[in-house]
Amino acid sequence: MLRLDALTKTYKTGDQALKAVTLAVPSGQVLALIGPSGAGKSTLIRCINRLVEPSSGAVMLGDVDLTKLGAGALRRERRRMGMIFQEYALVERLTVMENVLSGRLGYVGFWRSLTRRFPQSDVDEAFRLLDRVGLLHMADKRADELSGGQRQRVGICRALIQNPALLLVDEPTASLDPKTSRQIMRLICELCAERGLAAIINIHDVALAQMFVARVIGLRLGEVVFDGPPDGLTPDRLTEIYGEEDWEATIDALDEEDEIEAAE
Ligand SMILES: Nc1ncnc2c1ncn2[C@@H]1O[C@H](COP(=O)(O)OP(=O)(O)OP(=O)(O)O)[C@@H](O)[C@H]1O
Repeated sequence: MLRLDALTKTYKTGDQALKAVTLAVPSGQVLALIGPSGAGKSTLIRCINRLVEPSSGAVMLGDVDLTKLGAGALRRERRRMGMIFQEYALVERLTVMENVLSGRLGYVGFWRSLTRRFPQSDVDEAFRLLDRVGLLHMADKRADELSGGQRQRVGICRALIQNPALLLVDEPTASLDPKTSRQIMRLICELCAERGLAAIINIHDVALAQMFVARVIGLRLGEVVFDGPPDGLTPDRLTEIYGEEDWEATIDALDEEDEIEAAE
């Protein structure tokens, strides 16, 4: 459903963040994007929906090359891609419900969005989603009254109410404690499975990625250096992606995480 062909991004500063990345993501597949700081993970996610303009290459969403679209057509195609951010990107003074409904702004007309009058079907769907993520009782709370984990659940609902085919997820757990991080990753992966949604999750925590996804892409200096199942991430492969480090500790941590998982 998504195919990147020789996707390249060179910033004005001369930094080559992506070097001809070629990648296919089938419908419904959830993959984790790992790699050291500066590897190009955020750039890759943002080039897909053109929050960052690719320098060359193609981004095929189905049959449409997103890199070729003008502003109007791009806006329409972006509805098919929900984005979940590290810092949640909620409007603090709005309620949980209003934040979720803001995910529909790409669909409702300009005047309607200005007065925030959403169709009843959107409101019903927002309630359903909030119920699914365990936040129904918080619908009228202001976003700034929520914990980090609750905010991210609102961010997830806002992305899903767009009814996307693909989720682009940028460091969803970076600001969360380990237990909440696991809960959020589990929730994202469960929702993708329930809805047949594909997702690319940029995540710096290798153990967390390994726990929840079937495919991991390792980026290093803008190139894909690993593409395979999580159990293929041996210490040697991790060294290839991240450089020298004692990976046994991370792999042991994964075993411990499994035990915590079982206990939770
Ligand atoms: N706006 C920008 N202007 C210039 N260079 C940039 C810009 N954004 C990123 N870069 C450079 O592009 C490269 C890739 O950065 P990117 O943020 O995509 O990496 P990352 O893997 O997401 O890193 P992190 O895990 O630290 O967020 C880095 O060398 C970075 O310095």
